[in-house]
Amino acid sequence: MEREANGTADIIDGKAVAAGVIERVKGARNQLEAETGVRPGLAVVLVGEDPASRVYVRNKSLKAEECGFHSEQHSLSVETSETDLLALIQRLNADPAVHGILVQLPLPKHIDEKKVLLSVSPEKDVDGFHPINVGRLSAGARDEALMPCTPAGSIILMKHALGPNLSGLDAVVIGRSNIVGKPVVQLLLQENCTVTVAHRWTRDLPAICRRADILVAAVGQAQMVKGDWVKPGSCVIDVGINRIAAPEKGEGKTRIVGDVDFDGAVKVAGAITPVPGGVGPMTIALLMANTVTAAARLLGRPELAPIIV
Ligand SMILES: Nc1nc2c(c(=O)[nH]1)N[C@@H](CN(C=O)c1ccc(C(=O)N[C@@H](CCC(=O)O)C(=O)O)cc1)CN2
Repeated sequence: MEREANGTADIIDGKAVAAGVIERVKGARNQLEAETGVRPGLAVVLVGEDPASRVYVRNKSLKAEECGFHSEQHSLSVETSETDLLALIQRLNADPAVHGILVQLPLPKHIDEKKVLLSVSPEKDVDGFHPINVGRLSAGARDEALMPCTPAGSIILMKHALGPNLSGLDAVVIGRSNIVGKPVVQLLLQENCTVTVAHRWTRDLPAICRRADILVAAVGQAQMVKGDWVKPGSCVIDVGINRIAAPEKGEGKTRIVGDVDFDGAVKVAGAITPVPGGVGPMTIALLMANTVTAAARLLGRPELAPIIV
């Protein structure tokens, strides 16, 4: 790592990088339609009324429309049975107008999440959560895998800050979830980083974090990573989205913060993602990229699919 700490990190603008990804997606979509006559199609499935999930799903559908995709939103009641949800997914798997299927998480407790994720056709699994895509990613089969959106978006932001070659850098990932931590580890390994995975049982976490040229916080605990855990000049990617009380905005008001104490870390890091406006916008942009990739592959034109990570 050659960067030096100079007292204020570069703030990585996730919205701007995501906008660049969307422009590339639109270009690929135009080419795909010109050559095959088919528009990519995305089906987003929401079960229940979780307010945050409703916002995410709406934003995904709006972005799909902006990209010129065929866009379907299936909003099901919280009482929907697992059988009915699986039947809908089977219909979407068989629908030639749908190239990408996404089931918004979390699902209500009475539905078996693993069973549902397993039922999505791996070729339409634009979340990259199906075990077949997890296996393809682990095996480095990038041409066949659909990569999970938040991890892929995080790697793009790192390269934006550090340049395209991450080889040899020490990366520490805090968190080992199937959705973020583990796939980020796989992607960092493919970038030739030396990767340490930290979790709730890890001893002396601050000391381990201080070794990191790239520090990824994906642990779901508001502002847990303090400024003195950060190696001077390093790149900090904050995947956390935590809602906390914000009495300064008025009684009962809340605001969103990441897993990193931004005000402390920004003084030490070389580059850092903010929350909001960092990794979050990349999640939706990469979903659009996966949809056009899935469509191109299903239409037998994989060369038109941009693998952008
Ligand atoms: N099927 C999936 N479910 C969930 C995923 C996922 O990738 N696939 N990830 C999260 C939620 N999520 C997308 O679904 C998501 C979260 C946050 C953002 C985002 O842009 N956040 C903004 C802040 C938003 C706010 O103010 O509330 C930001 O960070 O700037 C996009 C998508 C769980 N479920």
